[in-house]
Amino acid sequence: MEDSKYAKELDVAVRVVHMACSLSQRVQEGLVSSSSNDQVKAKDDDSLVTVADWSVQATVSWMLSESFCNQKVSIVAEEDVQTLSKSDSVGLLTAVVKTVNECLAEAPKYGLQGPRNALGASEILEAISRCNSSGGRNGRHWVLDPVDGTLGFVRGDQYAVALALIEEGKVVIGVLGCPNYSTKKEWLNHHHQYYQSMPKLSDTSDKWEKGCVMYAQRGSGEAWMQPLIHGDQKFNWSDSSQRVQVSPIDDPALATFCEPVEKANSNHSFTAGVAHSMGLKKQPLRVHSMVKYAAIARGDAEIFMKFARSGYKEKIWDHAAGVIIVEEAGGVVTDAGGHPLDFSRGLYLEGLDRGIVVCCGTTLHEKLIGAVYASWESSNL
Ligand SMILES: Nc1ncnc2c1ncn2[C@@H]1O[C@H](COP(=O)(O)OS(=O)(=O)O)[C@@H](OP(=O)(O)O)[C@H]1O
Ligand SMILES: [Mg+2]
Ligand SMILES: [Mg+2]
Ligand SMILES: [Mg+2]
Repeated sequence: MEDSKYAKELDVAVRVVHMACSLSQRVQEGLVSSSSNDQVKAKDDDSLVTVADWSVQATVSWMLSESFCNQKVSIVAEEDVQTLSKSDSVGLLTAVVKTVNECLAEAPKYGLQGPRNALGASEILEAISRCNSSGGRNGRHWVLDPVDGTLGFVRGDQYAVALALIEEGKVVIGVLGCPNYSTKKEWLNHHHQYYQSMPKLSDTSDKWEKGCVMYAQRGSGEAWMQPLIHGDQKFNWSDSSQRVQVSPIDDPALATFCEPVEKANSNHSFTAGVAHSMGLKKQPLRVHSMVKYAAIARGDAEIFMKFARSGYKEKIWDHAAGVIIVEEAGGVVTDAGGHPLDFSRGLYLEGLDRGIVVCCGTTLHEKLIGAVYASWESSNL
């Protein structure tokens, strides 16, 4: 990895996301193979949270604090300890403590140093609740979505671990772990339930590449992908980074667009109208999580649209890592008015005009913005 202003930050972020991917893969395997759902809870807003969400948040928080202990580490992240601290959550907390310690014990494999002794429940709760920064335009803030696409995660489907660094309101580093998105393109098409039909990692000794970690630094003009490591393999920078770039396609008839799986998260009928109006011919690829950004950055799809219901405020952790990776891979990310997303205003993408549009290039982007403009008046959004 080349020397740069953020060399250490990127180094730690990539290693820690690899660790988090390994942790979440283990939890997902357990979830999918067991019939009980005692590792999954509903939050007050009815969205799901699992042992993996808290465990990844605790692990990343602890590792960042240890690695940058000379600085005050500010972390904005999705989860808090509210549900985990309830009296009926003792079993959950026990599972989180075990999962985090198993993961931290593997830190040396990733070239990082774990704790000398296993962490106790109170240290783990502290690591989770420390991620309570509200970001903003001044200084440095890490931004973490420990499990993005929790619904995909519990369904045994696609999800992502997303870590970004914001400095003075701009995203400067993005790292996206996609444990079920192979470095080989064809796996994206096997979404929904494909996970169960795959061989277990332990069944295969060859380098079967099931997932990837992608990363980019602001202004480098480069985005990179690495396979996850398995078994006794050790993380090694020089082993395996592969450069990724967006698709060269600029003809709407040949373009694939992706969008959230759930209608509740994005208006499928509006995007179908936009797609028709700009001449997209293919069926939408519905994929959970920021894997959609990964697909654009890798050239596996050309367009991603998300139009949430009016009043919903997009959170920075759902986009920061994906946006920088797509941009450095050559793509364009804006709101529906063509403006860049603003990561400087706290937890939310304040001022977002209607929805988010991501394209592999400016030709498709201009057509898409035009189609949104034309379709908006006739929609009920
Ligand atoms: N009502 C509503 N509208 C829009 N967006 C919402 C909404 N509720 C939640 N979220 C956020 O969507 C994140 C999941 O996005 P996905 O693209 O994975 O959605 S989907 O599961 O494919 O439908 C999801 O991220 P995670 O909570 O990390 O899974 C949420 O932050
Ligand atoms: Mg999310
Ligand atoms: Mg999440
Ligand atoms: Mg969530």
